[in-house]
Amino acid sequence: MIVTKGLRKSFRSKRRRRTEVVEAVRGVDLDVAEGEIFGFLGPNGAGKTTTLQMLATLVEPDDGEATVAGADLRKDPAEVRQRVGYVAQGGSTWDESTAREELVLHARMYGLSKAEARRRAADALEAFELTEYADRPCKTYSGGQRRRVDIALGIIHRPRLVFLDEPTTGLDPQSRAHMWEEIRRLRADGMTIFLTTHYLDEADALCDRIAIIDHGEIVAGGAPDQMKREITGDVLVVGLNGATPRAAALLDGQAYVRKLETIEDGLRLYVDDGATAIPQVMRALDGARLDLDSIQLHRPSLDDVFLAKTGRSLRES
Ligand SMILES: Nc1ncnc2c1ncn2[C@@H]1O[C@H](COP(=O)(O)OP(=O)(O)OP(=O)(O)O)[C@@H](O)[C@H]1O
Repeated sequence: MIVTKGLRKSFRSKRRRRTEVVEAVRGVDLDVAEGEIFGFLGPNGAGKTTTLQMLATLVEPDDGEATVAGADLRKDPAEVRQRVGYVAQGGSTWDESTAREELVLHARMYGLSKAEARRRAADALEAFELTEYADRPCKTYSGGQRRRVDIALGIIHRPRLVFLDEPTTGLDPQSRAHMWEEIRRLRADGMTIFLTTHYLDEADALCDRIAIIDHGEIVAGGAPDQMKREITGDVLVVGLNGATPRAAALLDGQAYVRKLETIEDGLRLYVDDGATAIPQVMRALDGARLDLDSIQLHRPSLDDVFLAKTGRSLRES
């Protein structure tokens, strides 16, 4: 559904009379299959929105190629635009008009007759469980209702592919869960969904496959479970009472520690087998009279994948 090769975009911005060049996207290769929920995960400023906007024809790439929904992005952006839906980060709902009015207007913009536009709007309101509020001004909606209107607007022309830029940012847990259900329903209806997120749990729970982007480059990609399995072994999080540097020096040399990271109040150790490493860690610390506060065994998470690929935690970046 989406294939890109070497997609690039730089921005020039003026700062204190000097022109700075920001390489927002530095050669992105993607392959998104039809019917999947594909997640684009990365920290703030990683290049997610810029990539999305290029694929949705809103920003012109400097270099690279892409086929989006069967059309050539560089040669035929107008055709791509017809075939895709795009829902921006902040959303677009107007305060005074109602959801029904907005939906009818959008459908009319895509060339539908008045009667057909009304039918589509009613269907969309029903599908997104918005009928109850449909004739109230958008300014009276909750955050979750607004986001659902935004998505209903973005797909009113029934595209095969929709881009959602951070669809759940700012929503409370209940509205997020509701939005996940809506996104799954769209996929069940045959749509391909490409979304950006910086929530690890969202990428993990919702997406069939993900790509992790950092500083404009893809650093890892695949199915979340498979990516976590690639980080073989276990993760031990060791809480230390102020003895972190000494414990780090001690444990770094141990054969069973594959990798070691310093975290707040302790260490994160990558080991082959947590069950056998725990007593060894305890013995080593005890022998050096270092105070152990806590020790926890974790299965690798997507954050560990990010950490292994970039040396930083996505939670902290
Ligand atoms: N129009 C622009 N002019 C100058 N720099 C820009 C412009 N748009 C984006 N950038 C820069 O490009 C980089 C990538 O930005 P982008 O918005 O794509 O990141 P993002 O991953 O979507 O971040 P976020 O999660 O915060 O939305 C950032 O350093 C950003 O400041």
